[in-house]
Amino acid sequence: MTTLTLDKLSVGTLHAVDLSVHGGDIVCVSGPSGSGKSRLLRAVADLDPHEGRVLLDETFQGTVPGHIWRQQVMMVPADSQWWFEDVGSHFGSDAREVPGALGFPPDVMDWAVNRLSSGEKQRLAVLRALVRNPRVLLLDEPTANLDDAMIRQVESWLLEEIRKRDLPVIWVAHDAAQIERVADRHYCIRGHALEPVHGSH
Ligand SMILES: Nc1ncnc2c1ncn2[C@@H]1O[C@H](COP(=O)(O)OP(=O)(O)OP(=O)(O)O)[C@@H](O)[C@H]1O
Repeated sequence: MTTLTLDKLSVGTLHAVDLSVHGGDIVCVSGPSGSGKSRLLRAVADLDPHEGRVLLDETFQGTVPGHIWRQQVMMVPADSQWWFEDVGSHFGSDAREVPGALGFPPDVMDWAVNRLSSGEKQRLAVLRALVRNPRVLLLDEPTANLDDAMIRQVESWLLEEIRKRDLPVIWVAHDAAQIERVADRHYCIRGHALEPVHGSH
């Protein structure tokens, strides 16, 4: 089982975050806009300068080249990036099967990226991250652009994948009801600290 460990991690105004996330565990992080949720994920993915240590089992982030680290510690940002013209080119040839829960017709891999709505992009970005078989998943508001029915559908699919793959997950979320549904533990950014939310563990 993989464990992600944050040891006195400081980034931006957030100070000395200690956190361990075991395989299959979902830690939700909430907090006011601008409090540093995305920056925290970016630091864990080695995309933002920070102090303190991040470990994947016994391996320190600092000992692994950034791009190799990010293949294992996969972040799905709120605003996903797409660089080829068609959807399918972003997926390997053996990973073109799209789960029904994501609500796409079978020809979605042939679609042009520039026709995708923000919600479609977001669902495909999560799928793209998972088919790369990461060891950790960092999700930045993965259902923010979806309607209620689709939120529930994507959530159940994600929960199943996370449990099946035994992935440690940090999931940035705003919606209290969603946090209640998906989180094993819930932390909130208050000022400079990441604090456990009472009753969540
Ligand atoms: N590279 C950077 N250098 C300096 N400040 C930054 C940098 N990146 C982000 N910030 C600032 O850090 C603060 C936290 O940004 P962040 O994107 O983490 O917020 P957030 O909690 O995810 O907010 P939201 O819920 O609005 O997405 C913001 O004030 C932002 O302007």
